[in-house]
Amino acid sequence: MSGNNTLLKVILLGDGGVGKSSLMNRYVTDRFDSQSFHTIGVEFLNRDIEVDGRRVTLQIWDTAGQERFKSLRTPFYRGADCCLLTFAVNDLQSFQNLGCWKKEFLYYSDVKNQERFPFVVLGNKVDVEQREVGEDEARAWCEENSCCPYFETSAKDDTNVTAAFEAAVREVLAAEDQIGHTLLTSTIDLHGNRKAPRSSCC
Ligand SMILES: Nc1nc2c(ncn2[C@@H]2O[C@H](COP(=O)(O)OP(=O)(O)OP(=O)(O)O)[C@@H](O)[C@H]2O)c(=O)[nH]1
Repeated sequence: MSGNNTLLKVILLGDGGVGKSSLMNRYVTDRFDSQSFHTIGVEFLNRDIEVDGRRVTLQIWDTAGQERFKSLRTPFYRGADCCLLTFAVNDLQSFQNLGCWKKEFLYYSDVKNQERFPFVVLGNKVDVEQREVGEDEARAWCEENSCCPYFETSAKDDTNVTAAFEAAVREVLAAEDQIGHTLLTSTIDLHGNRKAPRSSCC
């Protein structure tokens, strides 16, 4: 697939070690590395997909979750079309930090319509036996914080990984259909033309 694909930028945020790099690598390369190293700054990978008849190049940005890399990751929030807030179901602290990640994203991004911006929440590592966060608790947080849909994923077992990224695409396309590019996204085509002007809100 190439040519007239719509380019969508999605960004993975969440505490260090929750599995952001592993989710991206599982989705794009179908591999899992049990010895994955911490990300320094940001990395991105592209994958061309077709969702509901729309051809999309999904550009997935994986950020460093460790606090010491904050200044390296935040410049890359601008232009994101969707934010995937990620925690690990065996790490309560990573779940409790979701609100901070949402705030950090909205502060450093150039999102115009903060009420309607699409967030997807991923509770990763559902393959582990010892959970610290229940599914109902996670779903309740998502409802209260307007961050839906919620997916329980495992990068290790490839559970719900494709479903989660495709849901992110659907959320962006649905939001754009409802309120239009100019109010929400930075969507550009692959010939390099930005379809909507953006301005900073921070
Ligand atoms: N059991 C299990 N382990 C996982 C899963 N996803 C990632 N891991 C492991 O968790 C550790 C951290 O994974 P990463 O993908 O590097 O985490 P990250 O969120 O990118 O971390 P930072 O780069 O520090 O922000 C690695 O040892 C992975 O192998 C999963 O779904 N299940």
